[in-house]
Amino acid sequence: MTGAATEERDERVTLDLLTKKMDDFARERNWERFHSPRNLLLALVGEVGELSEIFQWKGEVPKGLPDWKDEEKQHLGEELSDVLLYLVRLSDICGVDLGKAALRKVQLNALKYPVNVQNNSNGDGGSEQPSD
Ligand SMILES: Nc1ccn([C@H]2C[C@H](O)[C@@H](COP(=O)(O)OP(=O)(O)OP(=O)(O)O)O2)c(=O)n1
Repeated sequence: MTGAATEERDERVTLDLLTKKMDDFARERNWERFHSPRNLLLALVGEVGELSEIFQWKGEVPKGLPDWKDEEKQHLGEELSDVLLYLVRLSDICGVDLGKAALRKVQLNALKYPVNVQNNSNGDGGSEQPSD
């Protein structure tokens, strides 16, 4: 393993780190002009499509994906990462602090769906969630 690879493994992954990596990636290639809000949104949606293709036609799959091959899980990790990276980049380019916004949204969600009232329903007035 190279020194750089060892450093990467030991680095704590944060949204700030990913934001910086994406900024470096674009700047080093002079691709900043392509990373406009609209382009990034379309790229993000495209990657969500690629992520969906992995699950397409499989029917429901058990949590943890116990029957999936290592290559399939690795591919899943790549597509999940593409979605995350474009989301992080889109937020940065739009001047939104995604970490702060997400924490605030979690708090808003908790206020909207109080624990006792919503215990057994999916929160949209629909039917009960199936138990695991
Ligand atoms: N203009 C670009 C092009 C790529 N990327 C980065 C962000 C994504 O993580 C990844 C996307 O690369 P590809 O468009 O090559 O998509 P895939 O990796 O999914 O390849 P493919 O579509 O061939 O499966 O590269 C980027 O930041 N800006």
